[in-house]
Amino acid sequence: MLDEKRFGVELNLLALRVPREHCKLATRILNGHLLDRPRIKPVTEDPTSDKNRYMLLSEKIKSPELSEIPAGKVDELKELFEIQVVPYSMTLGYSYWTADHILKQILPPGLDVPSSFETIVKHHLTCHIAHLNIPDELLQYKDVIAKVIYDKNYPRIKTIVNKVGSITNEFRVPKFEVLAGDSDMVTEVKQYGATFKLDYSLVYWNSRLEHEHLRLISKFHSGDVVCDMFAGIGPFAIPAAQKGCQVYANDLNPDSVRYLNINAQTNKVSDLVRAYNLDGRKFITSLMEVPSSEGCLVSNKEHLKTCEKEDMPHNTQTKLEDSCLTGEAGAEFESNEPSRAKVEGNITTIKRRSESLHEENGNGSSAGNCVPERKKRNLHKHVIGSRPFSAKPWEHIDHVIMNLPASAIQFLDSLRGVINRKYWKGSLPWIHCYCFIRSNETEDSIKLVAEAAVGASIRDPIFHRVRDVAPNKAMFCLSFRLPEEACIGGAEAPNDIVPAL
Ligand SMILES: C[S@@+](CC[C@H](N)C(=O)[O-])C[C@H]1O[C@@H](n2cnc3c(N)ncnc32)[C@H](O)[C@@H]1O
Repeated sequence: MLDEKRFGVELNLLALRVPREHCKLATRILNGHLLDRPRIKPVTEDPTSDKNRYMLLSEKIKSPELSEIPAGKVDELKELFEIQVVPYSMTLGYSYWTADHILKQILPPGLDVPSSFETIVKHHLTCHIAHLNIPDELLQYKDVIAKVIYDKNYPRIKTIVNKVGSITNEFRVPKFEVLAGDSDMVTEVKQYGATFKLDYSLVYWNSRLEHEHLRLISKFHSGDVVCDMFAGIGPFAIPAAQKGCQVYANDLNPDSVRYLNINAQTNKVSDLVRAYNLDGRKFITSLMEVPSSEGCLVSNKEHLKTCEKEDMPHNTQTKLEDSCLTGEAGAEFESNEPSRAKVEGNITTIKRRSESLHEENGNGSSAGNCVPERKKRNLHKHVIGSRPFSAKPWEHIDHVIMNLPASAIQFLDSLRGVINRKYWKGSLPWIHCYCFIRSNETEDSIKLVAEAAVGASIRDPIFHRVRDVAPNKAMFCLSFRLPEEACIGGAEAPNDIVPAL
C-alpha cells in the first residue's frame, strides 16, 4: 500500500497582501523574489478580502521586514500601497509531486526509476495504455510503480501494463499483465493519417515501426499490386491501399485479420485490400496459382473455408476467389515510367512503375529482370469512388512484403517456382524481407541464407537498417528483385488445381 501522506511537504511562507489593481506592477517589481515552484502560481486569493490578493514570497524570504529584498524595491512597493506581510502555509502533497520524484523516494537508492514508457492511444484519442518494461530488479515494486504512474497520468492514461517474458508465440503477441487501471486492451493508434484499431493483448503491434512502414510505402506507386505475407493489422497494407495500391494482405493470426478488415473499413480502403488468414507459405502459393480459366478455381474454395472462421464476421472476410471475379484485361503501359493517373470522367488509368525502388536506391542495374525495361504490359483499371480490385496476382505483383524478422528469410523458399513465366507480365516482384542481423552475422552471410532459400543468386541486394533491437542485434529490411532463376519450375496452368494447403 502506498501511504500518500508521507510525501507531504509543509511550506511556511510569507505573503504580501496587495490591492488587486497593483498586482501586475508588484509582480514586476518582485521579480526574482516570489515563490518559484513548478505548477504553483505565486499570486493567489486573499481569504479575508476579495479586494486584495496574496503574493507568495520566495522560500528564502524569512523576515517580515522583507530585509532579503533590496530596499529600493520595497520603497517602490510602499509608494503603491501600504505593505502588509502575512504568514502563509501550504502543503505540497502526493498530488503535487511528479511520478519521478515519488518513485525516487520509494525505490531503494541505486535503482533506476522507470521514467519512460510507450503509450498507445485508446478509444478515440481520449486515453492511452502505458506499456512498461519493468526490469527484474524492480519487479517487486511493480504495483507501486504502476499506481504512481497511473495516478500521475490519469485520465490521459487509463491502463498500465507490463510486458511479461519474451515473445515466443508465433503471432508475435507479447504477454502483458495489467498492473493498474481497466483491463480493456482495445486501442486505437494513428499512423500517417491512418487509424488502426487493435486489441493489444491479441495481436502484434509495434509503434516503433512507424517510420519503417512509411519508408517502404514511399517506394510504392498507385496501381502497384502489393502482397503482404505477414500483414498483422495492416500498417503496411492500409497506407499502401490509401496510396492506390491493390493489396493482398495475409496473417496467420485470425484476430489480426479481423482487425485488418476493420481497419480497411475504417480507413475506407476495403475495396483495395484483400485479407486472408493463412500460413504465409500457403498464402503465396495459392495466390500465385494460375487459374485453369478466367473463372474461379476449385482450389480457392478451400481458402474460402480457411477465411470463414467462426470468430470473424462474414462481412469483413475476403474470399480468395473474389480476385478471380474482378480480374480485368487492361490497356498497356510503359513499365519504367513513374505512376501517372489520367482521369477520364470517373475512370483513372494508372501507369505503373515497378522499376521505381531500384532507381530510387540509385541502383540502375536490372537485377534478375530479363524483361525489356520498356516492354508494354497490362494495366489495371482503377475507378474512382468504387475502385474495382482488378489484380491478377499470377500475372503481376510489384511488391512482396515479408515482415516476420525472426523467420521471414526461411519463407523465401515459398517464392521458388511460384511465378509461372508463361502468364507473368512485366518485371519480377520486389521482395522486402525483414530479418535480424546479429553481431556474428553480416549482410553477406544473410544474403547467402536468402539465396539458399530462394534457390538463386540475388543481385544488387539493398539492406536497410530498421532499428537496433538489442546491443548485438539489429532489424534490417533486405530488398531485392526476385531473380529470374527463382522462377524456374513454375508449373503450367493445370486444369484441376489441387490446393497447396
Ligand atoms: C512482426 S509481425 C508484423 C506485422 C505487420 N506487418 C507490422 O509491420 O507491424 C508478424 C506477423 O506475422 C504473423 N505470422 C506469424 N507467423 C505467420 C505465418 N506462418 N504465416 C502468416 N503470418 C504469420 C503474426 O501473426 C504477426 O502478425
